Formats: sequence, structure tokens, C-alpha cells
Amino acid sequence: MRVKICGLTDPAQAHAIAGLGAHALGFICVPASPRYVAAEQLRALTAGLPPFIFKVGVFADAPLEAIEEAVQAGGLNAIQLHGEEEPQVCRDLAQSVPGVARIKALRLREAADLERIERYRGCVETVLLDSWHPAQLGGTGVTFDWQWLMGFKPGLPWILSGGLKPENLLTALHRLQPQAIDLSSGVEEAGQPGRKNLKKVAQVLAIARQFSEQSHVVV
Ligand SMILES: O=C(O)c1ccccc1NCC(=O)[C@H](O)[C@H](O)COP(=O)(O)O
Repeated sequence: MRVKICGLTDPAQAHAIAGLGAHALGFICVPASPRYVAAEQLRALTAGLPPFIFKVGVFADAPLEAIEEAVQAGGLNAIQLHGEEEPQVCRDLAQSVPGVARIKALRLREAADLERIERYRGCVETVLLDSWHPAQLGGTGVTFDWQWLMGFKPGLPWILSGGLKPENLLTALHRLQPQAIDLSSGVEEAGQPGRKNLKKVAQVLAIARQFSEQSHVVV
């Protein structure tokens, strides 16, 4: 079970969360987000992180130059495409930013939205399933209807996201058996987007570890 903690804005917190055992850290490169970090901040956030930590930049219909700049500044291992990027855009990015993994986020409004995954097969390495929200692209703290994932077998690696928090994580893991999870607002200080509560992060990592041990999953 891999754990991605997303929406970091403070270098000391990024280091602390890496030290707690998160596998991936996410940085929001979407200017409209309250968790937005510009390229220079990204450089500071990622400097000196352990080399085995996966660094993910989150974008939404961003111009290629912005993605290239962030990839370079942050030494990113992956880009998460959280907007309306078509499969061809994802394919093209393999040429533009070679060696950087692509994660396509799908914001689910109804069960039928899961069918969109098929279009991205072969265009991205991983899909991330998040909740749809009328006014926000991500970091909403809202869960989608987990019933939609009953019998779900997409045939490519996937990450469960959307409204996960220490209180509902174990239920989600038992019911949905995701390969990886992504959390943001559920591990934040109340009313402070981008400021993580390290106790909640530690709790989440302990739950994921405990679940993996019980399920004999290699962490
Ligand atoms: O977090 C944001 O502010 C954000 C803004 C614009 C696009 C994407 C964004 N976040 C993407 C993420 O990967 C979040 O971790 C994901 O939406 C889950 O958030 P939450 O429901 O708060 O755990």
C-alpha cells in the first residue's frame, strides 16, 4: 500500500512527512488552488528530500511550458493531470517530459464516469480516482460513492483519493482494496489549506501499514 500526501506548501513539513514514511508527496501547481506553489517554491520544497520519495506535481490543463518548468525545478518523478486533459495530451507528455510518470486524475460524478478510464489505457501509467465538486478541482474533502467501485478492476494501476481521513481510511481500505491512496485536506489543520497536521499524517501511515501487514501486502 503506497501513500501519497498531497498539497504540501512548507519544506519542513515535506521533510517531516517523508521521514514519517510517506511514499509520495504531492505539490499543487494549479494557480487557482489555495495550496498553489510556484516553481521557485517547488524547488525549495523538494530540495534535499530523500531520493526514494516520489515527487508529484499536480496540474490542471496547464500549458506545457509550466509543466516543463515545474518538472525541472522540483525534479519531479510524476505529473498528475487533474483537469480535462484528453488522452492525446497525456500521450504527448511522454515525449515532452520523458522519464516522468503520468497520473490521470478522474473526478467522479457518477458511476458511469469510471468508463472514462478505458480511454487513458496506454496513455498514462496510473489513474487517480477523486470526487467531483462543482467549484473545486481537488482537495475538497469530499468522498464519492464507494459503491461505484464494487467489482472494479481497471487493468491499470489506480490510486484512491477524495475525502480520505483517519476516521474513514480503514473502512475504505477493507472495502475497496486500493493499490495506493492519496490524502490532502483530511490530514490538514482545520481551516489552513496546505498546512498538514503531522499527527494525522502519522495516524494515516500507521493505518495503511497495519492494513498492509494484515493483508500480507508488501509495503
Ligand atoms: O488540493 C488542491 O487544492 C487541488 C487543486 C486543484 C487540483 C487538484 C488539487 N488537489 C489534488 C489532489 O491530489 C488531492 O489530494 C485530492 O483532490 C484529494 O483531496 P482531499 O479530498 O482533500 O483528500
